Amino acid sequence: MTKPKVLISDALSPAAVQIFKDRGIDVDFQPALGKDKDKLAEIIGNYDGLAIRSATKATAKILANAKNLKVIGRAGIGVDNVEIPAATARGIIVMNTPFGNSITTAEHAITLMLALARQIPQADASTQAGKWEKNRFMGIEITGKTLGVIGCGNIGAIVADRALGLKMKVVAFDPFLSPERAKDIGVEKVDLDELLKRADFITLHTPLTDKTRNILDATAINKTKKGVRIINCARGGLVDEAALRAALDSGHVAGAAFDVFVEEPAKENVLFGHPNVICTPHLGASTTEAQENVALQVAEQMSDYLLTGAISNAINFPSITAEEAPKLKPFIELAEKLGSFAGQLTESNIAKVQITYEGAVAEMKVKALTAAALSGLLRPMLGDVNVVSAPVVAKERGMIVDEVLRAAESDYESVITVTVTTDDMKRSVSGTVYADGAPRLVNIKGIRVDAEFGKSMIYITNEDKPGFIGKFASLLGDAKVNIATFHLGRNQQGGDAIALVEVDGPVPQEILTKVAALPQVKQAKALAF
Ligand SMILES: NC(=O)C1=CN([C@@H]2O[C@H](COP(=O)(O)OP(=O)(O)OC[C@H]3O[C@@H](n4cnc5c(N)ncnc54)[C@H](O)[C@@H]3O)[C@@H](O)[C@H]2O)C=CC1
Ligand SMILES: O=C(O)CCC(=O)C(=O)O
Repeated sequence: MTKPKVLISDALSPAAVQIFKDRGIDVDFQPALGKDKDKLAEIIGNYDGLAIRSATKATAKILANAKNLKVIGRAGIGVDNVEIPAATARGIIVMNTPFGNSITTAEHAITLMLALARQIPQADASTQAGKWEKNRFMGIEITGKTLGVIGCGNIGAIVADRALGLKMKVVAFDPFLSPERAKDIGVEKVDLDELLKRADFITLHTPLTDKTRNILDATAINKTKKGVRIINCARGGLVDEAALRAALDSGHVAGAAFDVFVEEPAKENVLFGHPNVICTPHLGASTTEAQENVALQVAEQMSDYLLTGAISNAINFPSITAEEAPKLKPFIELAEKLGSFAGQLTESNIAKVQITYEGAVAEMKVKALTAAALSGLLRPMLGDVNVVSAPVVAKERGMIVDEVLRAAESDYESVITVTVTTDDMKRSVSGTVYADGAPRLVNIKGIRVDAEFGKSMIYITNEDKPGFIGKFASLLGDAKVNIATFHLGRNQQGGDAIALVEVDGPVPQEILTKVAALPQVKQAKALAF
C-alpha cells in the first residue's frame, strides 16, 4: 500500500502533524493555504486527506479537482465550510470532532456574558486611555438573572451548567431536548416566545440551518425583555444583524456580544462601533486545550480511516470501529457485488430494494453494508455512484430501501440477500463470505448455486433440457473464449435453470447474441465484477 498523503490547509495545532507522521502518513502542513482558493484547487488532487478548521472552504469547485481525496477532517464542530453533498457525491467521508472544543466554546459564551454584564472591554479601553470613568460603567449582577439558551446540545448544556453555577436561572428552547434531559441538566424547557419574554441574557448554540437562520429576527427581538443582552457564539446568521443593531440603537437591547458573523472574516459589520457591542473574531474554540484536542482527534480519526477503514464522527457515513472494520470489509465487498449482480441484470426503474441480513452479519453495521449494496446496484445504471453517495442517490430517486435483519435460516453462518423490485419484475440474489474471506453467490432467483464472483462472467437463464451445455461450450470454444469456472443450478428437474460461467477476458457481444439464440436459453448477459 502506498503511503496516504494528507494536506493540512488551516492553522491546526502542530500536534496533528506529529500524529500523521507517527501513523506513517505523509503530511503537508500549509496553515495559510485555506485562504488561497486557487492554489488549493490546483494541488488538492495530490492528497488522500484534507484536514481543516474554518478558513478552508471545501466547495464543490475545489472538490471537483480532488481526484484522490477520501476524507475531509474538520478539527472542530461546524462543517458549514464543507459542501457536504458535493463531498458525498464524490465518495469523500466528511468527519468532525463533535466534543473537542465544546467546553472552550461554552466558556467563551460565559466570558462574553460576564463581559457584557460589566462592560469589561469598554472599561478597559477607557481606563487605559487614562479616563478613569468610574461612574460611566454601571454593571448588572448575574446572580438570580435568567439565561435563555437557544439550542441546548453539547455546548448549550455546558453553558447552562456553568450559568447554574453562577446562580442564574436557565430556560432553554430546543425542540429536540427531551423533558428528562432538561430535568437532568437543571434547565426549564420552554418555547421560544416564553424564552424571549423571560430571559435577561440570551445565548445561541444551534447550528445554522434553514430553521435557525434569523431565529432572532426583528419580530423575535421585539418580543424580548427590554434591557436583554444577546450572545452569539455559534454561527453568524442566527441573529438578524441589522435588526439587532436597530434594537441596540433604540435601547431595547442593552448589549450584544458576538463571536460569529454573517460574513467572515468580518472586516466590516453593522454591529461594529456600537458602544454596547463586544466582538471577538470567531475565537470560541481558540484555546490551547481545545485546539490540541481537536487536532489530535481529527488526525487520529483521519489516520484510522485512511489506514484501516475505521470511521468515526462522519457526517455522511455510519461509524465503523477499528475492530469492526476488518470484519466488515469482506461483507462490504459481498454486499457491493450482490448489488452489482442485481444492478447489471436490471433494465427498468427500481421501485424497491430489500436487503436481508441473516445470521451473524445481522449483528454488524448493516447501514454500511446497505450503502455498499446500493452503490453496487446503482453503479451499472448511473455510473458515478459510490458507497458514500449511494443512499442519498437512492433516496433522491424515490427508491424504497428496506433492511430486514433475522437469525440464520440456512446452512450458512451469514447470508445477505438483495431483492430488487422493478416496475415489471422481482429478482433476488444471495451470497455469503467463506472462511477465506472470499464472497460467494449462494442463491440466484431461489436456485442454489455456489460460485465466486469472477472478473468477467456470463449469466444464463435457460430451460433445464439436454443439449444446452454442449452447444454453449462449442460457441465459446470456437470464439477462443476460455471458460475458467462453470456453475449450474436448477429449481427442479426440467424446470428453470441457470448457468454462471467465468471466462478469461471480456465476452464479445456477437457470442452473447449467439448464446441468447440457443433454443433452451431465455436470457444471456455478460457481467463484470
Ligand atoms: N464559535 C466557535 O468557535 C464555535 C462554534 N460552534 C458552533 O456551536 C454550535 C453548537 O454546537 P454543539 O452544541 O456542539 O452542537 P449540538 O449539535 O450538540 O447542539 C445543537 C443543538 O441545537 C438544537 N437545535 C437544532 N435546531 C434547532 C432549532 N431550530 N431551534 C432550537 N434548537 C435547535 C439541537 O437540537 C441541538 O441540541 C454549532 O453551530 C457549532 O458550529 C462550535 C464550536 C466552536
Ligand atoms: O476552528 C475554529 O476556530 C472554529 C470552531 C468552530 O466554529 C466549530 O468548531 O464549529
